[in-house]
Amino acid sequence: MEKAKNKKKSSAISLEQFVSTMTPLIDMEKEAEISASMSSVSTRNLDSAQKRGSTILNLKCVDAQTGLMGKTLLEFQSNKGDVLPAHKFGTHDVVVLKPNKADLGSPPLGQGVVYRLKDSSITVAFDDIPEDGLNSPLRLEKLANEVTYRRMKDTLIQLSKGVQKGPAADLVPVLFGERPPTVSKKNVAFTPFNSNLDHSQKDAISKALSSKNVFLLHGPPGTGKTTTVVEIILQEVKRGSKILACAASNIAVDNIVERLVPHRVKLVRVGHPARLLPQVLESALDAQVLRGDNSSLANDIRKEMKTLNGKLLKTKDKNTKRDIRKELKTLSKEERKRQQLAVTDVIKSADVVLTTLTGALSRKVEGTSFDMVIIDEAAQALEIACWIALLKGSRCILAGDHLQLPPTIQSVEAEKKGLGRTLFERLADLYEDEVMSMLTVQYRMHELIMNWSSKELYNSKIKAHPSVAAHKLSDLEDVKKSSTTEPTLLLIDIAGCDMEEKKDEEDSTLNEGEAEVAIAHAKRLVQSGVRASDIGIITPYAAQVVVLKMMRSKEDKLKDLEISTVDGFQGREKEAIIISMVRSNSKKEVGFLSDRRRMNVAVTRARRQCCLVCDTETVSSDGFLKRLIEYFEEHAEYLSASEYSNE
Ligand SMILES: Nc1ncnc2c1ncn2[C@@H]1O[C@H](COP(=O)(O)OP(=O)(O)OP(=O)(O)O)[C@@H](O)[C@H]1O
Repeated sequence: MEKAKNKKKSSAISLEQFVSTMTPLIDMEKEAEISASMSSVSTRNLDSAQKRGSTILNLKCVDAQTGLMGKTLLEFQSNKGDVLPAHKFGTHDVVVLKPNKADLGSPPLGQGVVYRLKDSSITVAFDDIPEDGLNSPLRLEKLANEVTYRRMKDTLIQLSKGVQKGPAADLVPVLFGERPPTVSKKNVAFTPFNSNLDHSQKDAISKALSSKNVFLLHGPPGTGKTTTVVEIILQEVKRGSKILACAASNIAVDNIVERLVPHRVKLVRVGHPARLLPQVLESALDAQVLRGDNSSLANDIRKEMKTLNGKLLKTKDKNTKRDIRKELKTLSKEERKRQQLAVTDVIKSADVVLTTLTGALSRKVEGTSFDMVIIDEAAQALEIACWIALLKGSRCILAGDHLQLPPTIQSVEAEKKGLGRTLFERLADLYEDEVMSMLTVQYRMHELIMNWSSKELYNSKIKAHPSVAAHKLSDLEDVKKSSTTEPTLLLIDIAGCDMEEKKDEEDSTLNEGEAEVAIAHAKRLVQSGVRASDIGIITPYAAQVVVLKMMRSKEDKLKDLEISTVDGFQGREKEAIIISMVRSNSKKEVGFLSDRRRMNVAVTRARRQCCLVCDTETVSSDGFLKRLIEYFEEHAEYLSASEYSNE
């Protein structure tokens, strides 16, 4: 008991401490992002910017489409070859379009949001189509996302000023350990909308419904965290609550939208249409605004203004001109008012407003308060980002798993100083089981894949649901039983096979020999009938992703095989996962492989087969990884990489 109290003390942080620690860290992180983007003064020339991935040179515009709620989608391909050069652009990034040879600081032809990314093309959504210059060679530059930082800074300022009067006035002291969390006396009974919920999900939902300020839903891999979040939202709506549902990423928000839509909840998704999944566009704020009465009134006003503008150009009489200008001014005011009303109408009438955490500070939701704020993937969000949403509600539910990877931090120093410590983790330490419930039935992995993770990270509390506990690759349609498809766990050892790691120009580690083995195993799986799209190769190192992708491009049958960093694959799953661990050196250095959260994410992406490719001698130098290898040695099919040579 005493120990628990001490622990509480050490993990408690006051609001003042939080604000003063985080303010400089946010600046550091912003600087780090800016220096990785084109806005950096250190970017002296375009070629070096392309090498660093912050610009893509020599593009041609191959397609233009309109549609996405008034946006124009332009698709670009490289003038130089089939595949775009290596770059660091991601979907949803803000980019500017310029003539290929324009000076570094020159004005752009347009600014937009990356809508779609393929190996061979990039599609960007622009508000206005650039009028000229699309027929000449072009380049795209990635911008630092300054809005996010501004919003986080604004939130820190708001916190520092005190929030005694805001909707979160009673929540803030609980989240900073000044007041204990409370629950309503009775155990809340509910009739589930989803009749398949398991006992741990029902138990968690009941606790969430009875929490008066904060509840943590701890969802280990594949345990139906989002399923549970959706049920909580439905139950809360039934009780008359107005809810703000958020996540750090757009995809996680859309995931919830998709699952709520069939229940006919009154909901609205706030966000730039280019950042939303096509299947949720109907729920988008922009789409609902366009359908509203105020919006058609605004449209009529715009038409009237157009006619007046025409008259203004024709008329020569000064007095008439003055009268028209006056009328235009009034109409313009009215048009803006109608537009705003159209937005307010939609937000007001919605029971659930869904947006990313930073989107919660958009002007569109300004002034709206909520009975409950739900944050999914909360263990992958910066604490400050969570506060953007939290300040709008009086109760909160955070869903996540602090034993998987935390948010990515660019600034090494800010990370060291605690920017990456999440609110979820902090509250889990502060209040432990008092406010937290863990889901314990998982619906993804074969038991053997799950057991290692359950024992190492979740006190052996996770059970595999019978529907997945013994499933194998060969149970899938068209998959043959073979020595490649039968094992659930495989360990391919590259020790002693002359496959030493190397560094690339950016100092990221790669291992070509190991990549060949991983690709060879993927080929064997495909030969046994496993669809390439059901296989994923994941690796901790970005340079290894590039090597693997190059090898994939030579194998037509592997076109649909997914290759990603482990960090980039969090939240996803595949029937078969091949993990390329890369490290192989005489010093036995393992770098950030030793972060148990990273290996936890890696292994638990696999549904029916997990194949570990590694140098067992190197990686066993770390205690945690040694236990992983021992687990595989005991339960996996063991093969030497030499058996894959020349394939
Ligand atoms: N009670 C249940 N009965 C049957 N299937 C379930 C149940 N709960 C969840 N599932 C299934 O398990 C899978 C994972 O669920 P969900 O997407 O909610 O998980 P998650 O925990 O959010 O995932 P992640 O591991 O990515 O965080 C889904 O296919 C879902 O349909």
